Amino acid sequence: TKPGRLPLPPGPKPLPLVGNIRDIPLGVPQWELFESMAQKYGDIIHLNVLGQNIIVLSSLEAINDLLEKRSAIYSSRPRSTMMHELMDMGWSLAIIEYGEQWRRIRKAFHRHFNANETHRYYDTQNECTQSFLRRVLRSPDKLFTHTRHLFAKSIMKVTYGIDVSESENDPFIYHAEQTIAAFNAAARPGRYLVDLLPILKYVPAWFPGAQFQKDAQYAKAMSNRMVNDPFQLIKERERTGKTVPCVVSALLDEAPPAGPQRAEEEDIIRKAAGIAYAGGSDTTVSALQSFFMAMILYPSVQKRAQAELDAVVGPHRLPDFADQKYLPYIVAVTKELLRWKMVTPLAVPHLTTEDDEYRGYFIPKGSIVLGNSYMILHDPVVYPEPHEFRPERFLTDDGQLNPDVLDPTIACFGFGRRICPGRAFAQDSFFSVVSNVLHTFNISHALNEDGETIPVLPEVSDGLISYPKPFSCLIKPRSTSAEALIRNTEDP
Ligand code: HEM
Repeated sequence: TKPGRLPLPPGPKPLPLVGNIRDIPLGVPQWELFESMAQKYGDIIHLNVLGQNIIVLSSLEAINDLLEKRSAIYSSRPRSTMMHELMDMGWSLAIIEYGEQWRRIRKAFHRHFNANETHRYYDTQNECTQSFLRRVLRSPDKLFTHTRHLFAKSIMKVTYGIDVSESENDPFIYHAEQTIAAFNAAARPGRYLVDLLPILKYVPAWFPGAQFQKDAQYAKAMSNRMVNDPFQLIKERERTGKTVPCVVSALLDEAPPAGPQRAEEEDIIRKAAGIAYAGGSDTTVSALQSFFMAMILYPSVQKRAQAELDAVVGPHRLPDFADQKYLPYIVAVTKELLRWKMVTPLAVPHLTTEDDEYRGYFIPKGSIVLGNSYMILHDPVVYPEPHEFRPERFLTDDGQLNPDVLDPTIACFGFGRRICPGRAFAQDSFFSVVSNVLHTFNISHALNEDGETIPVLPEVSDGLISYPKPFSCLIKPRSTSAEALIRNTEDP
């Protein structure tokens, strides 16, 4: 059969012109809408939004068959006029279209962030976690600011060998954070009309109503500084013979020594390094916020985790990566963290680059393909009472990690050739922070002026990256000796 004659996968009936726009209203988490659609239409659904074909996959089988096995044609990204053209962020590994540039940037990134390499960053991760503990001790009311700073510090050190200042006004952090904010605004569906009507990009910035052009110019300036400034600093260090070990220096050492190939490779390295901060920041922050939320809502989990730390690590030192294999419950907490309130419930959209046929359905070239990670990791058959935070689900009766339980990494970091290349680094960070925080602090409900507990609802925001909705949290050292352990980490 010719693919064109096959039916599209099932789905809600589209309206003329606008298609299914009314079936996916803004403000309702899309993964929940897609879950109810999957219950009605099956694990492969088709929607049409303003002419754009969207395919939603809701089973591991369909995801494996298409995003993994046919990844050669399921690995591009949708194009956004705002991000790719006006903001000039098309270089970014996360949104660049599938092809030679993507392959080269990804390879450079992967070479230093794959699971066999990330142990080299253990010391930096430890130092950054300890600096985080000190900051939380000093100003517990700024817990979430410190959480953001924690990732910024470790990724800048690992990638560029740069020690960012303690101040929130550090210029490297500032440019990266401004870029991320602009990127997030542009990623919100419907935020910029220019993405629906690309012709608008020719409207000049001074034209009344053309705020998007001003936003784009600002974002472009910020993202250029984010990707160029730290890279130039490394080049300067190379010239003056003052190199500091870091991912960028290592990549520059591996590059051809001179000539046009050198220039080309330097460009690839600049881009690969530039995405590390942007790819990891919001995601790590969201997961750590969920961690604090879970610890407030599930005090018995916190107690059991602390009991394990007391038994294995003891009161005289802080936990370290070497303890990991003796801390199955802590590891289970980090797994549950990636499953419970998901950071990227629909992963990141893929785009097909050829017409395809699957189970008798036609999947047109240029379709956006979403894998519903949320649904897979909230399947009550695999994870009973899926909305509860229950690390025990990953353990055997005698408290060891149970290899028979599906690991959340099967879906929480996306799929196929685009799977998150920062996932090993992210998991290391979570182990380090979760173990050290629980070893030294107690986390509980914040109290209002009358001493009453401020309730916390386990709610999250909609969006490509989902966050817990803002909540307050009380964090206090577990004991004077725990406090001393933190203070002792201070540089002499
Ligand atoms: C909780 C932590 C994290 C989660 C849940 C997460 C999730 C994801 C997901 C779902 C994707 C898209 C995969 C797909 O297209 O199927 C992705 C891509 C990416 N992630 Fe992560 N990520 C996390 C942390 C990090 C960190 C720490 C870094 C950097 C060190 C990073 C760097 C990237 C990059 C560069 C991409 C783009 C890859 C590409 O398009 O080829 N991520 N991540």
